[in-house]
Amino acid sequence: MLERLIHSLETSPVMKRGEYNYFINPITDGVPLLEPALLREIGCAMVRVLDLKDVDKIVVCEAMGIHIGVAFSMMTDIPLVVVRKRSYDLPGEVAVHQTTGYSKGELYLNGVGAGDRVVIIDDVCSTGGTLRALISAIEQVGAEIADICVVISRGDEDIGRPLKTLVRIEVSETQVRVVDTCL
Ligand SMILES: O=P(O)(O)OC[C@H]1O[C@H](OP(=O)(O)OP(=O)(O)O)[C@H](O)[C@@H]1O
Ligand SMILES: Nc1nc2[nH]cnc2c(=O)[nH]1
Repeated sequence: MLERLIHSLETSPVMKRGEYNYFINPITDGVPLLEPALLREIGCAMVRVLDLKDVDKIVVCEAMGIHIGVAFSMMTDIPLVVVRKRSYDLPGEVAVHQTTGYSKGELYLNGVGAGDRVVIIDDVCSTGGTLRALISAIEQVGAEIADICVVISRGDEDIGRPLKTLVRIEVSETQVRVVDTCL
């Protein structure tokens, strides 16, 4: 059931960001164009694989978690929290450091508190730096993480918790290869 995603990945261009082989895809970049059918395919797959029992909130990270989170929130009727890259200085805001294969920065979590039960979803896991930062922020506020799912994994990083992945890929200097799918 992931035919559209597999096709879009296997036709993705790859560019260099420093030494990092960065693939460009509608789900992970929003360019050149995100087809509604691809977004629906991913939303349906996530509904099938995620454990949503008693989940209060969906947590995603700015920017490329947002469209996936919006689709998923509208399909499940579970509210959405967006972890932002700028501070709002609201009471209870938690700041954590994010490192990826090509960038560093701060992430700011608002809207999740002790006793909440959340799922984390994101577009891609590569070094795992973003997911580790999100997990740390959620643990700091005392919320429970029910499940974590990314659309694409391109590494084999340990994030300290079970991670569900719709498709696993390998990225060379010139192309993306899908090596496994969850459905
Ligand atoms: O596993 P990692 O090495 O952490 O990489 C994964 C993260 O990289 C991208 O975010 P990025 O910070 O580039 O920002 P964007 O979503 O704003 O493009 C992507 O959306 C993931 O959140
Ligand atoms: N689009 C895109 N996002 C990423 N986030 C982490 N790695 C990548 C990548 O190679 N491509």
